[in-house]
Parts: sequence; structure tokens; C-alpha cells
Amino acid sequence: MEHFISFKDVRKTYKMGEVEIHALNGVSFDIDQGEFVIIAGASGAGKSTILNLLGGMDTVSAGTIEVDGSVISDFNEKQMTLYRRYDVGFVFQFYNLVQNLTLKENVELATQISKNPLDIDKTIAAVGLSERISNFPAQLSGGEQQRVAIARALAKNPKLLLCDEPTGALDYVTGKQVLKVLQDTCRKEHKTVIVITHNLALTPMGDKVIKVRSGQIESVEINPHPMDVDRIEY
Ligand SMILES: Nc1ncnc2c1ncn2[C@@H]1O[C@H](COP(=O)(O)OP(=O)(O)OP(=O)(O)O)[C@@H](O)[C@H]1O
Repeated sequence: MEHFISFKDVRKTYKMGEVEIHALNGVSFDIDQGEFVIIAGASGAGKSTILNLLGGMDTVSAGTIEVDGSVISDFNEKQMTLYRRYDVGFVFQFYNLVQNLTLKENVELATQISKNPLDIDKTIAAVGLSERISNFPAQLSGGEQQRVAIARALAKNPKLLLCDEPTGALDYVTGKQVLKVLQDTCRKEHKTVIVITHNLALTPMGDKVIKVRSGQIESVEINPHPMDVDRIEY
């Protein structure tokens, strides 16, 4: 069966003057539509490199990446721009909201670069922030701001949602609320969600857990019974 996402022997080498850094050394894995995937590994293992390649923000040195039937590793710059714009939603550790726009305007802004955006109010309701739509980012807590960032990423109706350490700047309770929003999105919308973390305690919540070590895949595990975020302690 065709997988929604396939990495096949992907390599990424960065050249720093005379020195070559092999960030990814032959990485292969598959992800199916609607899976909630945790990519875990120590600092420097290559997690962000995987996400940057999958998000079309960087190009492979060798190997192929397929997403939804397209070989994105063969895309030219124009195709890559369209892929980033229409197909991928990003959530980063720091929320990167526009400070002088309200919550609703921040989400609206993202829908302007979408061909098929979701309803803005419904998307804001899905992250539990309907009461706060007229607030500015500075009037929201860190966890609330991250939920706005998730709503913004989802509102453009991407094929996949990529999250790089989305709870990295949050305390335990707010971090869990954010993870719950991501898990619910995956379950209810059947959206493919990929979360990078260095926190191994989060792995029981993933449908699939990909462990990365020194630029290689250490293991790919499927959780037959992924745990609800509410039940995870870390
Ligand atoms: N643009 C770049 N130029 C040079 N080296 C890079 C670049 N990006 C990443 N690297 C190197 O590639 C390796 C993998 O980095 P990567 O950021 O993917 O790791 P990571 O697992 O995401 O780490 P962290 O959890 O600290 O973000 C590291 O040795 C890093 O220094």
C-alpha cells in the first residue's frame, strides 16, 4: 500500500567550510494518513532536519521524500513554495503571533494564503478559545498563544501538521492542554500530525513513535493503544 508520507534513504549533509556534518545518514520511514506521530531523540539527533525537509524548508542531499503521491524531494523552488503554502501547517516552540493583530485576525491572516480554508470561528472554538477572539497575543498565556498558533496552522486546512517542540516553552499543565488539542485534532479531523520532542515521556501518546539517533532511525514503533494525553505523566 502507498503510504501518505515516505522517507527513502534520506541523507542530509551540511557543509561548514571544510567540515561536513552528516545530519541525516540514510533515514527511511513511512507515515499513514491520520496518524499521530512522535519523533523523539536527543539534541542534535536530526529531528529538526527531518521536519525541515518534510516541511519543504530545506532540500535533501540524497534519497527521496514522498507526500500524498508527490515526490517533494524533486520539487523545484516554485512547487516547494506552493507546497509550504497550501499543504503544510507549522507549529513552532515559540508561537510567532503578530502582536498587533487580535487572536481572530492572526488566524484570518493565515487563511488568506489558503485555497480551501476552514471556518475561522469553528477552528478557534476547536482549540477552546472562542471567548478570547478579540484579545491580543500579549493578553493571552503562553499555552493560549500556542493554541492560537495551532488554530492558525489548522485554519488553512493543510494536509499535514508539523510541530517542532510545541510544548518546549510551556509548563506542565499548559503543555498538556496543547498536546491534547493536537491529539484531538488528529482523532477528530483525521489530520496527520507530527510532533518533534526530546521528551521520551510523550511517546505513549503517539500512534507511531520514530526514534532518531545520530542521524539515523533507532526504531519505529506502533502503539496499538496510544494513551490519552490526560493519562500521561511527565
Ligand atoms: N543549517 C545547518 N548548518 C549546519 N549544521 C546544521 C544545520 N542544521 C542542523 N545542523 C546540524 O545537524 C545535526 C542535526 O541537527 P538537528 O537540528 O536536526 O537536531 P535536533 O535533533 O533537532 O536537535 P535539537 O533537539 O537540539 O533541536 C546537528 O549536528 C546540527 O548541528
